[in-house]
Amino acid sequence: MQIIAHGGAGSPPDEPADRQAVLEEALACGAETEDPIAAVCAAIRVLEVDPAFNAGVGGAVQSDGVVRTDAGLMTADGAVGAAGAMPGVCHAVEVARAVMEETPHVMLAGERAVSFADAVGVETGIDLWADRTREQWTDADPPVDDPAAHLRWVRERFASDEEDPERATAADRAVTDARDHDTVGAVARDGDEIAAATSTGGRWYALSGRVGDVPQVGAGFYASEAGGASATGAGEDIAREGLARRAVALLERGADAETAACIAIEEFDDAADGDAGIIVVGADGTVGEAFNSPAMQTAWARTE
Ligand SMILES: NC(=O)C[C@H](N)C(=O)O
Repeated sequence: MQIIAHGGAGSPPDEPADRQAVLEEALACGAETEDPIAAVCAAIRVLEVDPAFNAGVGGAVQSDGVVRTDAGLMTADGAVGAAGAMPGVCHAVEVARAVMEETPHVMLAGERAVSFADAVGVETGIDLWADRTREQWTDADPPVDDPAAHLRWVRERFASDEEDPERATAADRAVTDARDHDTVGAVARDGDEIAAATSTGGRWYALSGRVGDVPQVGAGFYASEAGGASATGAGEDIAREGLARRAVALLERGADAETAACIAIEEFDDAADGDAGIIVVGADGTVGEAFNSPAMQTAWARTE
């Protein structure tokens, strides 16, 4: 089996060695399992409990001060499940898996997704706040509890430097840079079986209830008989560009995984303002990664 995992596209992390060790541990857990679905879920579960990553515990906080998780999972035979906007759910990837395996649907969201998680035995009611999220939230000067105030606050934080040149200070840039980091994903292949999954707390400072690319099929994750891909970065841009589908379409046209990842990110970079990264595994056994952000940590393993 081959398995690759990422810890999000963004600026270089403060503790790269620690994060890399967790990614390697996640891979080791994935590699011990019996098939690609179990492998990507096992790897992602390790990352979801580690507060250094923006998934599960340590997820990004939305404008109402709530961490909501999203995830998606797809396999080579077209089976797919996703879940979004779930407060108190650490293992979002397991909810996505249950949607895929237990329901006739592709995606569940919000409080009913949380009830579903509970019904299928995924733990709910978890405190997803980590120390670092608490500090960052306090510094963010949260809005008062009024929809118009939330919208104003979010617009200010998502304004580009061109839209609002006054905001282009180092501190504001730090706020902007903190928005898109640390989502996690994994892709695994064993013979003809392929699975791709992504899990996140979303983007920092997003409007409460926002759902990004991660649980959208073809945006944050995709798989077909040709291979699988997991994306990370500016979710609105990734969704618009269908980034994961784009990479797998390149595999379908005969590209190896590295070429597919590089071309997909090149095309994304031409079309969008945001940063993104992608990991790709081809049915031919090739593995690739590419990103247009300053950094993206990955780990890769092959077992016989
Ligand atoms: N860090 C990330 O990759 C964020 C994720 N793509 C989202 O927009 O929800």
